[in-house]
This record gives sequence, structure tokens and C-alpha cells, in this order.
Amino acid sequence: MGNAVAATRFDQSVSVETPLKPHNTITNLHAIKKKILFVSPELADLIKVGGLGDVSASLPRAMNADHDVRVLIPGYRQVLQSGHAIRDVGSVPGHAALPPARIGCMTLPDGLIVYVLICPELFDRDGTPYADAHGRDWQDNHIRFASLGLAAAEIAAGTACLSWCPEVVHANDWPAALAPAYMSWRGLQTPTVFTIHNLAYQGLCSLECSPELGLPSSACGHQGMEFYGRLSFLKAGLVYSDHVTTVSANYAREITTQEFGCGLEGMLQFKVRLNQLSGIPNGIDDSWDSVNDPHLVQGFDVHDWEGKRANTRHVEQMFGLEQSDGPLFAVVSRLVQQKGIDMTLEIADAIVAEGGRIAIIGRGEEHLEEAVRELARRHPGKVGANVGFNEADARCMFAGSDFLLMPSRFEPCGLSQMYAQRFGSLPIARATGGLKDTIEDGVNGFLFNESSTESYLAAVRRAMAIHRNPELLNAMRAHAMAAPLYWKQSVEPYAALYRKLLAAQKSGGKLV
Ligand SMILES: Nc1ncnc2c1ncn2[C@@H]1O[C@H](COP(=O)(O)OP(=O)(O)O[C@H]2O[C@H](CO)[C@@H](O)[C@H](O)[C@H]2O)[C@@H](O)[C@H]1O
Repeated sequence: MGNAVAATRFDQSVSVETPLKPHNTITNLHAIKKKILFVSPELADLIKVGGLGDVSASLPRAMNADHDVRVLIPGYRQVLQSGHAIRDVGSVPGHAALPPARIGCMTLPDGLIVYVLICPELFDRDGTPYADAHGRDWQDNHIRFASLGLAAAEIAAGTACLSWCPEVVHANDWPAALAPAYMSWRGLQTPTVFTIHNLAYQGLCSLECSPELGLPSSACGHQGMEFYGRLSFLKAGLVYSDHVTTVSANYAREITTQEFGCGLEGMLQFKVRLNQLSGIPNGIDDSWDSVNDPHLVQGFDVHDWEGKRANTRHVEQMFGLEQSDGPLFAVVSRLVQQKGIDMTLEIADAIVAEGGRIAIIGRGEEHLEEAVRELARRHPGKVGANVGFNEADARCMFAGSDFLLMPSRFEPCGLSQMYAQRFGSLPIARATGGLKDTIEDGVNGFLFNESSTESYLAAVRRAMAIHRNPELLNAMRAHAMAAPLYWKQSVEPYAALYRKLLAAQKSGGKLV
């Protein structure tokens, strides 16, 4: 089988960072870092649409103390033009309508190794990873992201000519979901993990795309990736991986229900019965340091709020807001239905009438972008909107605001609320998904239960009442800034999962 060949060829291979020395003993061999291929459509260093980009940049780095994690991403124009040298290290043959591609290797300044799938006809374009400049999904997304999955499978099979072969493949969200699928169809034994960062994006295409993707006939049935008469990349990730994770314990429960399961709840309940679904929370990296973050106009900590005020003044200037003693609310979000932006628009008049100001940054669905601009036009000096995204501005907003508005309809984990907490801005959020796991109501933020403007506004009013009491406000800020949200707590659960899957593989019990 392909994997046996791979094992013969690569078990003795030399890792770039951890060369084997001739005197290595068996004990040393055991201590060798496990090789993990982390497959993702985004990597914040190079290209980011949302939280997946952040996680892909920080989780592999956090794991690298004890593992050899390398990231595989598509060679989008932004990646090719990032200024980092790319060495040509391998190739992927064509398959059905998927064109042949090259594999490049990029070493980021801190040593993170990134494999880049180079196929200009698929990836060297303007726009985002998923859509053109007008926000229209690329028509050939099924081909583009099947190529990403296929490349991961070729690397795992040892047929991509790399001098490195992963022991575990960890695929993220639907764009990477065909990695475990192509691996399974080729009979590879390498364990696979599939992480759901957002079940709502499923990567659906017509069943007629099957020949283009070179799928086996079994893939097109109910037991495969067929989903209500179409092909679902996300379902392929669920069906063909050895273990599925999602990014918080609460969301792992929620997605087994009809309300949050997006039609896949039955399949996910089945995974629970097999003990193949778990929630491992996201973390944030230690660049989120309110004292030393170079993006802030002034650092601060719980003993010195002066720096926080300086950031508030900066945000007011950025957004043309009037200075006032009233609370400053921030929205730092993709402008999409999931995030409940429409609900914030509905309660904005009340917030302004009661003395609040709102600063909004983000981009997304066109009608929400326009609605946000219109809100700012209606409330000059009280509401400011920047339709776009910029990491430095986002960080200043977390630091300068009093509250972060995050009324998400659902939220697999959420990072923005953790960033805000770290910078002393209290999140006001719906008690759903990871928001419920990371926010303690009245302690380090505010939660509301119903996805309704009444329930939301009631939480906003509770926050405004706290704002009128500086002692309580500062106590809550201090709690929020002390919340233990670093990746350290997530690394061990992932490491334990990799160990479990490798042990099962070794004993011949690969769980497909
Ligand atoms: N328009 C924009 N362009 C670029 N960046 C923007 C942006 N708007 C916001 N951001 C940034 O993207 C990140 C947002 O991450 P979140 O995790 O809060 O949500 P997202 O829905 O993107 O992620 C999904 O994946 C993550 C990772 O698992 C889960 O935490 C989350 O619940 C799930 O919905 C933050 O770094 C934020 O500053």
C-alpha cells in the first residue's frame, strides 16, 4: 500500500530542524518530534479572512516545542508576493480535472515551515482566498480546494518528492477537507484529524463535479460526501477523517443539535457515539500583551489605566468620534449574518441616545457594509465605520474601547472576545458556542441568552450601568485581562489526540 512505501522511504528521513545524529539511540528515536502536516486555506502571516488565519498561524507555533508542525496552504497571489523566499521542493501530478502543481517551501522568520501549493492557474489571482474582488465565490473553488486536499494526500503518501513525510495530517475547515478523503481513497494509514472552525461553510458543489474531482463512485453516495443531492466537502472531512474536533466544548455539543447542526447533526451524533468528536478550545498567542504590543499608542496594565485612555483618544480620532465620558463600544468583525451585525444596527440608535459611541471595523456582505456606512452617516461624531480591515487598527480598538459588541447567532469559539478581554475591553455577547465557554457573565464580560434585540439591549444596559461605576468597571477589566486564554491550554489536548491516533494506527486499529 502507498503508505507502506512511504514509511520505508521516509522513516529515516531527516527533518530540516531536527537532524538525526549518527549516534542516535532508540531512546532518542522515541524523543523525535512527531511530524504533523497542518492543512489550511489561511495563515495570518500571509493571508487572513478571519479567525482561521489566526489559528493557523498560532496553533502550529504553539505545538512546535514538542512537534514538527508544518503548514500547507495554497499559493495565492498574496503568498507568492509576500517577499519570503520560496524553494521548489516537490510536485503533485494532475488528477482528473485537477491540474499538476508544484510544492514550494517557505521558512518564515521565526522558523515556521510553510509548504505552498503553487498552481498559478488556480491561485495567482486578485481577491480573497474564496472570492473575487466583488465578493463572488470563485466558480472553480471545488477544483482549487480539491487540489489542496490532493496535495496533502500526495505529501502524506510520500509521492510529492519531499524529504519529509507527516505522521499525522490535520485538515482545517471545508477547503482542506478533501485531504483525509483522498488519503482514505488511496488506502493511506496516516491518521487524520479534521477541525471544524465553522460548520456553516460547507463547500457544496454539484454531484456532476464528481468526475472533475476524480472521486470514486462510493464518494457520491449517502455514506460518502453526498449531502442532499450535492457534494459536500465538509461532510467528506467528517466521513473520512479519524477524528473530528471543533474549537470549543460548547460548540461541540451544539453541533449535534438541529439548531446548530446545519443538517449534519445526525452524522455528528454518530461521531460522538464512536468517541470521534471533541471540542478543543482556541487560544490566543502572547503577542496579545497590553503592556508591550507595538501596535498600541500606549501600553497599559491593571495598575495603570492611563495608557488605555490614550488608546481611547486614538480610536476617537481614527473614527472622527466626539470625545466624551460615555462608553465606547467596538465592533471588530467580519460583517456577516453569523455575527449578528444587523442586531447591532437595530440597537445602535438606543446606544447613541443613552450616551454611547460606536466604532466599527470590518468587511463582508455588501448590504451590511452599506448599512454600517449609513449608520455612521446618520450619527456623525457618535458612530464611526471603517469598512475594511487592518490588524493595527483592530488592536487599538480592542485596547481603546470599553466594550466589544459580539451578538453572534452562533460562534464556534470566537477569538475577538478573547482579544478584547486581554486588552481590558469587556465583551457583550450571546451565550452561544465558545462565547459561553470564555465569558463569565458579570465577571469578565456580559452574556445574553436570546438572539433578540431586547435581550441584547438589556445586556448592553447592564454594561452601561457598570461603566458609570469606575471601581466595578476596573475590577471587571482586571478579571478579563487575567483570563487564562493562551494556546498552552489547547496544546496538550491536541498532542494527546495525535498520540491516541498514532497508537491506534500502530496497533492496526485505524478508526475509519
Ligand atoms: N473583515 C475582516 N478581515 C480580516 N480579519 C478580520 C475581519 N474582521 C475581523 N477580523 C479578524 O478575524 C478574527 C476574528 O476571529 P473570530 O474567531 O472571532 O471569528 P471568525 O468568524 O472569523 O472565525 C471562525 O474561526 C475561528 C477560529 O477557529 C473561530 O474562533 C470562530 O468562532 C469562527 O467563526 C480576529 O482576528 C479579527 O480581528
